[in-house]
Amino acid sequence: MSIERELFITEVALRDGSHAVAHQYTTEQVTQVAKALGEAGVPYIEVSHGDGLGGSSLQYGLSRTNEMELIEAAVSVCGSSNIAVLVLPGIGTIKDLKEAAKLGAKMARIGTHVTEADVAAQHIQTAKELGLETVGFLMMSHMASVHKLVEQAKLLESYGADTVYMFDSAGALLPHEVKERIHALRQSLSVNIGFHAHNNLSLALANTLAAIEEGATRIDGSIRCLGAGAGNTQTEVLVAVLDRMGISTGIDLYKIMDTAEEIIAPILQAPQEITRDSLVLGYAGVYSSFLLHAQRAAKKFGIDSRDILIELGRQKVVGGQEDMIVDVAAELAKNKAIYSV
Ligand SMILES: C[C@H](O)CC(=O)C(=O)O
Ligand SMILES: [Mn+2]
Repeated sequence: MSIERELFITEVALRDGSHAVAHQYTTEQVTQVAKALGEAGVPYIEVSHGDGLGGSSLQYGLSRTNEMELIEAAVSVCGSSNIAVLVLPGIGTIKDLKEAAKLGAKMARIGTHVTEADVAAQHIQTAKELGLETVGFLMMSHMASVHKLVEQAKLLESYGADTVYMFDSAGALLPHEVKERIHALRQSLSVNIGFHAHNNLSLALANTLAAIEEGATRIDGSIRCLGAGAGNTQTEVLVAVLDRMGISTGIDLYKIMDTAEEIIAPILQAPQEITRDSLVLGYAGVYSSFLLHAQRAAKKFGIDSRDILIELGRQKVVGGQEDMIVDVAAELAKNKAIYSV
């Protein structure tokens, strides 16, 4: 029986949430979550290292469990849901993509920094050849003008992406900025438009509704806000709000609420709150996945993690430059030592 959906939600807790649990998911956890999400009727469930396939490394954080094992486990229990994988060209390879497809992944989500769409061409084309539904996405979208964003999105469309997403990776955009950007994308592209928010400024839901109002029909959510920084648009809340708005997602509200409460809450190392550090991510426009790296560096060098994040924002450091976090912390600690003499 096919389910009526006007809007398609991709649940990202098993990928974006990997950042929040320092990539420590076990096969048992992924199996339990993917099964429950499948039973709730979530159409797409993303499973990968937080930084995508191939992300397990000293630079990005070592995974506890091989992600292919997690993907295989999720595929085996997700029922009629589709497993999606995330790939950042330069980290994830074509070989990784092929392996995930072989294990039963049905969607590839291929992303680049907002000004670098051209590096996604080969990955998008391969995903299409593998018969995968293909999403192209642009990260850190607050860092580019509307004109630049549209130019880059058109490239993703020209490579064959079925859907183009705008990612507010830092949770830095305000609702009117989301509106303007999604409106421009809708005017300029023929493919589906998607939006991925972070809740660092407590605006994920407001921004998501602004995006939907302007024509986005693909939305990312993380159940119980289990995503990087303060998490993403909270899936179960989004489902409830859309239901009140008369927009069908095909997701069972009670089942998704139960999954959040009974399965996800016990996995969380701490409740997903807007802490002073996650607030600074949004305020300073810093990549949400830098949070734990910056907190570790702050501890190591005996400085305030907010100072590191503010400096990273000032220097416009982007995904892939995680090594800069320690450099910035060391420099701040050195200056602190000099000025305190
Ligand atoms: C690899 C990143 O964590 C992708 C993402 O979720 C974002 O940019 O936000
Ligand atoms: Mn994210």
